[in-house]
Amino acid sequence: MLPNPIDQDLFLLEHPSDLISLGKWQKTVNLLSKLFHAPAGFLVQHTSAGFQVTISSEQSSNPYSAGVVIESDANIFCRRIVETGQALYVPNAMIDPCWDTNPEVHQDGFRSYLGVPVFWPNKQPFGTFCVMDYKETEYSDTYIELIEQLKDILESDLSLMSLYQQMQTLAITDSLTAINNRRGFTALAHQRILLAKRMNMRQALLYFDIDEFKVINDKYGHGVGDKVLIAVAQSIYKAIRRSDVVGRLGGDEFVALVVVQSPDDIRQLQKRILTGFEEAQRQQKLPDFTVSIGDIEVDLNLSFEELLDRADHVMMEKKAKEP
Ligand SMILES: Nc1nc2c(ncn2[C@@H]2O[C@H](COP(=O)(O)OP(=O)(O)OP(=O)(O)O)[C@@H](O)[C@H]2O)c(=O)[nH]1
Repeated sequence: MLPNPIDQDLFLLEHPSDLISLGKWQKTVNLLSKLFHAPAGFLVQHTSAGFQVTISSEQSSNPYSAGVVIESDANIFCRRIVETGQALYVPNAMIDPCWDTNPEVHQDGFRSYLGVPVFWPNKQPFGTFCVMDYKETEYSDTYIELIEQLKDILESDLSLMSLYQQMQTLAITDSLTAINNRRGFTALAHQRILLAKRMNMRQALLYFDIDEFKVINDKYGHGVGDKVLIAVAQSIYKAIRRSDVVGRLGGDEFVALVVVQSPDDIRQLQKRILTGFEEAQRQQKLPDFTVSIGDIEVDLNLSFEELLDRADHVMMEKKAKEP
């Protein structure tokens, strides 16, 4: 329901993270080419958009600078590593016809390549860490160990970045229903309200509370109660637009902040949500449950807390009127 914390299909260079020091990575790539006496060293990222040089060793002999993108189907050395997930050492590409169509060999004049795969913490390929030389090479096993060691520095940064993003997502996510928790909802709702103000858009705030939820728990058990909470969260989530926001405030209380054109939109949305509850109840064989919904149009002169209070109040009034 929530977006993947890190979109591994985006180029890091274009979507940098504060947790990664590209300066440190630059030093690592420079060190790699220095230790190998190589004219060019790289960290390359692969995504569906192709291979991008993330870091390029700072040498005049290096023809590729950071940011260059090569198409995914080009017969370059890095592609072999990404496809096999294995290190690749080519001491002399001129004697192997499989590199005849490799532009690095035939346009740039490189002969030797040594590269290792770099992985994201979930074992998906990030790309490669490699050195290239214009002359034939004879690297010993020690050199191959060395490049693996240096690569660990890069992978541990990728791990740190993923872990931090996961923690950030956990802090704003309700673990049972996987929608925003109170903190996440509050942060996103504040942003959306400011945006609506700028764009002159109308918004509605809907407050949901399951009726006599305690009875469901007592009668059918906590596990069934949890399933009802998940069904309610998912039904609301499915009924709203991706640009709207939904959250669980706690217990059996949910909220949604939605963009609307007219009061009729609010009625239509409530209808869709109620139909969603009925469908979920039937399909998942849940006990009968009803939900009281309070709705208000967002008054931009009120604070966020005042808006929540008002919507809660409308919900309570509806609950009191129910038979
Ligand atoms: N299964 C389950 N129950 C929860 C969870 N969080 C809170 N509850 C229960 O939700 C119930 C909420 O009870 P009340 O606030 O009295 O609300 P209610 O029974 O729905 O009564 P009304 O709102 O007046 O209709 C309590 O019994 C809590 O124990 C949860 O994560 N899972």
